[in-house]
Amino acid sequence: MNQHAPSSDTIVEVENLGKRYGSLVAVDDVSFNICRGETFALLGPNGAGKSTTIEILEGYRDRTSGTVRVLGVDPQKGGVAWKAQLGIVLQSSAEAAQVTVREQVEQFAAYYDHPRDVEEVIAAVGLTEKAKTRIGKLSGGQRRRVDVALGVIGRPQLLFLDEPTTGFDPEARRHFWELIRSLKADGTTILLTTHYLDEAAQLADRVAVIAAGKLVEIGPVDTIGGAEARVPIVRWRDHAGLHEERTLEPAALAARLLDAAAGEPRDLEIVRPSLEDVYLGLVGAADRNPASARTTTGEPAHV
Ligand SMILES: Nc1ncnc2c1ncn2[C@@H]1O[C@H](COP(=O)(O)OP(=O)(O)OP(=O)(O)O)[C@@H](O)[C@H]1O
Repeated sequence: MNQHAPSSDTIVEVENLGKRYGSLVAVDDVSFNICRGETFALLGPNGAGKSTTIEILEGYRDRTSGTVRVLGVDPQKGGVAWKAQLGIVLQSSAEAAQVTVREQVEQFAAYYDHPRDVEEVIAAVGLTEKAKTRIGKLSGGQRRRVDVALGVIGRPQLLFLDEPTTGFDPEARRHFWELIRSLKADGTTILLTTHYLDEAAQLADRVAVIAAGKLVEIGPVDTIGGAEARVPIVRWRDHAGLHEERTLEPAALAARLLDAAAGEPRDLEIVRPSLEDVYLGLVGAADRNPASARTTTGEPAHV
């Protein structure tokens, strides 16, 4: 496993984190660090424990065990000044439906000493045309963009994005990626959860995969899962049917197929396993391994 040792540039330190809801162990002995300026993605199936972990880091939820430091502070003891350095985009937020987009962003900007420019932030999330529209009249994807605007208006050092682009159309998702890249270029550290693996591949420096509350793997986007999981696949068709071969020399195999077919081989493709392929392999392996199954304590369920 690839893990950075804590240093002065470590913004988030999580050591042996555990969280139980009654008898359900939602987060089980999870450890990771996030460095200043990094974009870190927490990936995992529904119910894996991602939101619980994020909410503990944000100070919204108490942990059952382990040590957590966010910007050097235990989130259970973080005060207003600490919270003002965080930007938070929750999975769903209850915004005031009666106020306009601009009013809502202005209201949030007033909470901070050095907020970003309101019009610039509204433009960055693609809502300039809707700035005077009441939030209650926006579509689901547009409301999500308001959430993102509220998360970044305070110029946070650390930005939490919990499934930020759910409900976005493909074009809006690409605009959002640009926004995240510009925040990263400004030095913002970002903790992201997403079910869109292409989003994690586009944005993250490192990813951690959790399944059933346990950390399965952690590492840089382009090496997580190990070299074996990333060997290219060559597929082609001939008179005998569809063939598939994994090889480190896909071009050489394609050249041999070209020779043998005395022409263009049918349906030839060379596929490099994507982050999604690697992720599905890791989560599938965790499912098959009984040691990784979610623990229950046997105590009665109460929350
Ligand atoms: N307040 C709660 N009370 C009891 N159980 C909870 C509570 N919140 C979450 N859980 C349970 O804890 C586990 C982890 O949930 P969590 O929301 O952290 O998962 P997640 O990885 O964020 O999932 P998703 O991808 O669906 O958002 C789930 O089994 C969930 O049912």
